Amino acid sequence: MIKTVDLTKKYGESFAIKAIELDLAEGDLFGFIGPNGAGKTTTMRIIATLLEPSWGEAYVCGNSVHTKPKEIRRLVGYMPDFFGVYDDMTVVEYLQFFASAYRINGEARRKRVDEMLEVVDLDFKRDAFANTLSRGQTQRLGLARTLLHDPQVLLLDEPLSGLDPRARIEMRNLLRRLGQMGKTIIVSSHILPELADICNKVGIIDRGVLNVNADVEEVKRRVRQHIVLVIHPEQITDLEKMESLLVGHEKVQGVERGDSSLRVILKPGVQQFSDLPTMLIQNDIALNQFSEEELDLEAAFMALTKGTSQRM
Ligand SMILES: Nc1ncnc2c1ncn2[C@@H]1O[C@H](COP(=O)(O)OP(=O)(O)OP(=O)(O)O)[C@@H](O)[C@H]1O
Repeated sequence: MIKTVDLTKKYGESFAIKAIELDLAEGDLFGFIGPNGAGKTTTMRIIATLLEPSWGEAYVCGNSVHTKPKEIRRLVGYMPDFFGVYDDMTVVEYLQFFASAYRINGEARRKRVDEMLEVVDLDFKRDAFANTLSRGQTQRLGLARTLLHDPQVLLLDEPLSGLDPRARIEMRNLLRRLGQMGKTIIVSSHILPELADICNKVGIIDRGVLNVNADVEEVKRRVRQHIVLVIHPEQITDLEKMESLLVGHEKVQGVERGDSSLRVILKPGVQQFSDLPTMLIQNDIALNQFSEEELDLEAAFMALTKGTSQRM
């Protein structure tokens, strides 16, 4: 559905994106994660044929951005991170206006606009002026506009940014539904955890380079294989004794020593570990803290995919 090969954009001497390789199939929901200026918008604008690459290729359904831009525009719906709505138009008029631009007219237009209002759950605001909508509602209106010509591919630039928690949940559910409808979606964000549980693939881009390009389930499965414990003894002098008790234990794969604690990586599949604190206490070690390390999804993605030639 979407494929990029060595996709690169340079401004003067600096690279906005460098050799980006994506390969997304029908129904893929790809979370495109990176900080400000990382290159997400540049990549999406090139795929949407709104910007030319310096070199490299991007294909949508086999059509190259170089030779088949018109075909691609028919297949792609692009929602920029910020878009204006017209002050003097109601929600319905706004969508009708853009439907006309796609040459959807008459009864078909009325039907299509109603369907889209239904999909993004904005029917109750159909006669409100577009500029009176909340940020979340405005984003949903933008999405409805993007969906009007029934594109197979959606490129959504930061659709969750600026939303309050409830609007965020609604937008995430909407993205999930669109994925289930078989659309291929690229959705960008600064924050990995907010996308990781709705996407099936994740890419992490930084300074134009795609450092991670991974299958979410695969990463989560591999992360979940190892429980990591953090153990703080009351006496720092006990660290060495603790370490020697834990190294070589049948449930322990490895032990890392910190200044005042141990990080204990359990063997794959080990889920029960209540015997470990018991064993330490029986060996006269008083514990301040014994807890399971919180999963830092971002770090996990980075760690697990490092050195795996980008792909998992
Ligand atoms: N027209 C331009 N001229 C020069 N540099 C540009 C231009 N457009 C983008 N850049 C640079 O390219 C890099 C990538 O920008 P891009 O907008 O793709 O990042 P982004 O990941 O979408 O960030 P954000 O989340 O802030 O939108 C940035 O360093 C940016 O300054």
